[in-house]
Amino acid sequence: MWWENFYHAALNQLALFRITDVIDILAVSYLVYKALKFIRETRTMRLLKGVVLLIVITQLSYFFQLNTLYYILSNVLQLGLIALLIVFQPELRRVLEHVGRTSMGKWFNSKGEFDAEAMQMIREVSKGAQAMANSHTGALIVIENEDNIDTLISSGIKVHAETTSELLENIFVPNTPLHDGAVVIRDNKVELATCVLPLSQNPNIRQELGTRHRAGIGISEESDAVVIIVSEETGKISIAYKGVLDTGYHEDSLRDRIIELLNSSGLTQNTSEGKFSLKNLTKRGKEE
Ligand SMILES: Nc1ncnc2c1ncn2[C@@H]1O[C@H](COP(=O)(O)OP(=O)(O)OP(=O)(O)O)[C@@H](O)[C@H]1O
Repeated sequence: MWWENFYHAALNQLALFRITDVIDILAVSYLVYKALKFIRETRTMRLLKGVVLLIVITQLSYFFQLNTLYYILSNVLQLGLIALLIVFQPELRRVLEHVGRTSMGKWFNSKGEFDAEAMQMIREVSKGAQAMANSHTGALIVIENEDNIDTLISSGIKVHAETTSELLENIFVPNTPLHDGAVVIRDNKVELATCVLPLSQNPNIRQELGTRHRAGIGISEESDAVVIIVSEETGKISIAYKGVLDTGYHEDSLRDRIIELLNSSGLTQNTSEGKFSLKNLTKRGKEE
């Protein structure tokens, strides 16, 4: 009977199975998962489709013996591989930085608790954003997360000051020297102002959104920064994170959402020890 043969063959294979095979399978699964996640979260997706198409056409040209086409395409593929490494250097660096990261993440102290200074910074940002929304003052605030964004921004003026709602409101007063561009918050400080950010090239962004929102979405596509945008026109507060724009926040909901995003970015690299519920975090913040 065929199934008996199958059964014996399966048993024989199982007998050969070693613990190292399990480790091997788990390691490959993890790498495939990480690669797929990387492709989904970065601008690699569109490019990957192009590369797959190129490979298919190259193989077809080989199969049908279209020699000149095959010669050109196979050479393009070889050169393309080197070009890809250069074009995706920032993303690859990001991945390697993530691989080497073992700590709880920058938002947590040595006891694994969400940092009190970070909580204070988030409160000030939320308060400032609400005040600017009320007065229809346009603002763009980038909270640098685990990824260093130096290579993504240009022409920033160093501020390096305590983050307070008053300072943020002052920076974004129209027609003052620092109001144009984005503020970058690094290590809980207002580190830079007037930064120029990369504009998103996503064709699906709503037409009515201008360059402030596109710049906010742009930097969030290329890093894990949490970006707060206050619209001068509508007075609405939005958050851009990982290329997605969410609108309609108010001071409290903004604060909760920023905490949630920074908390979750820490958790992606950490054990469950670092897990705090949003409710607890917000409560802790109020009590401090
Ligand atoms: N690449 C960029 N990086 C940082 N800030 C930028 C960039 N491009 C534009 N901005 C900021 O956005 C402002 C222009 O905003 P614009 O009105 O075009 O955008 P918007 O998304 O419609 O915003 P709003 O709703 O506030 O009008 C500029 O004055 C500048 O401060």
